[in-house]
Amino acid sequence: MTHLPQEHGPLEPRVLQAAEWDGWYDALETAFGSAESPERRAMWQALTEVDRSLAVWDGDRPVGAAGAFSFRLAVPGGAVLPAAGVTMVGVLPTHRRRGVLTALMRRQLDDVHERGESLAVLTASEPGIYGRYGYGLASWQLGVRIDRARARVARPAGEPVRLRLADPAGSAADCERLYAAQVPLRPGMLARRPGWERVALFDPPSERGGRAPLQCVLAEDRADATLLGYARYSVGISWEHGGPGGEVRVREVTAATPGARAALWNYLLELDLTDTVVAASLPVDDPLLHLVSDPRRLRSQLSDALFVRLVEVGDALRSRRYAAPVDLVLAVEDEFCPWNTGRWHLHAAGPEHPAACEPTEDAADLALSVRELGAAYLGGCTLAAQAAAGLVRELRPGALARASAAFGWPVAPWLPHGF
Ligand SMILES: CC(=O)SCCNC(=O)CCNC(=O)[C@H](O)C(C)(C)COP(=O)(O)OP(=O)(O)OC[C@H]1O[C@@H](n2cnc3c(N)ncnc32)[C@H](O)[C@@H]1OP(=O)(O)O
Repeated sequence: MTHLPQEHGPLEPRVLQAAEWDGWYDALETAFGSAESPERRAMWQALTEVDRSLAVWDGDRPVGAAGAFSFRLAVPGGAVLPAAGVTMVGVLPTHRRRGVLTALMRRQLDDVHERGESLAVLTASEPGIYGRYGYGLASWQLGVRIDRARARVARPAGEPVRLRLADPAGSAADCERLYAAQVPLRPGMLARRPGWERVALFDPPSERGGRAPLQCVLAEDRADATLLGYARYSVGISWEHGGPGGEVRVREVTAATPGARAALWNYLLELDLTDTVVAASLPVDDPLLHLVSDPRRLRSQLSDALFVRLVEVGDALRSRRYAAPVDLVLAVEDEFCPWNTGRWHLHAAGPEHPAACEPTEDAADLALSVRELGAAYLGGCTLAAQAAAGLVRELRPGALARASAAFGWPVAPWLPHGF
């Protein structure tokens, strides 16, 4: 067991009690140097899975925190797997660099393993923190800040859809059904747990900063009114410089057809009195890159998104599909979860077929740590690129190219919302 210095006592994370939530969350706010609105705090309290929330105590004071959500995550091939969504991690500034986080991660990954979840995922406040615990950076995202005057999206030919403004809450059930149908199609997407639609709709007046309320525009089939897509966004207009200067903030664009997608982006880029359209997170292969007249005017910025940790390597590798036939032995090193260390024989006949993955004593073709495997798992970060960075070693000529092609996927992974 790790220990705090003498005056602090032993470092034993324990599961939170519901009545302790306020003090626990206060500690998190102090750790993050932030103070949330009462509405946001209430939302996170309602969504907290108390039985998966851990705290380290110094006397009666929580000094370290870590939580998890019971998510389901889409992986290459369309399976949507149980995954622990690691969240609400923080240690009070007075108690840092003494191993509190490491003790929390130890307990949490043991709990995740015991529950039988083969994956844990997170987004990092600082990407340097989690590699030591076996998390690899598996997906990226594009933020865009579109100069509306210079970038256009044409209306879809034949006008296959009709746009209709709808009450965001009133239309939520239909929109969530459409979202759910999209989840298996893109690795990295999270099935929305019951209650999580409130994150998508969260819009308290206290957090609007003078902007108009959240809007929802539906794209419906012109013939039979089937819902084909929707966009949630808000507008803020400023008259400060002698004329209108508005910003459209896009929260979500979900579309089941190319026509719906084009119609929604055309709408968002044509809103009067605005000059900038901002979207904080799009997939790196978002069709918008091809729809827009001048992609340079997207002023896109790449940033890290989802980190993936394979908690049970064999189960995780069996549970996804592979883009090309693969028959390889991987020598995996996992210091933090040693049950994964060893050689694994991965075998799959291509994307149409389930994979097999079992421990083996055969000679290895590739050597890598669980972190690189996590980075490659969703198909968005190639093993070849990681080998070029010196992180993956090819032990049999040709194995790297074959493995890299098999672990890739035609659709880039993307995390649709934070947690
Ligand atoms: C999923 C999420 O919720 S992400 C949010 C993470 N939380 C925050 O960023 C809030 C502000 N920061 C904090 O609360 C703390 O500094 C934490 C949680 C990041 C680290 O907690 P600590 O208890 O200080 O970490 P701990 O002492 O266990 O350190 C373990 C290792 O991580 C390293 N480390 C700790 N913080 C960082 C960091 N921000 N960047 C890089 N390395 C770090 C330590 O140096 C140590 O390295 P070592 O094993 O080589 O000695």
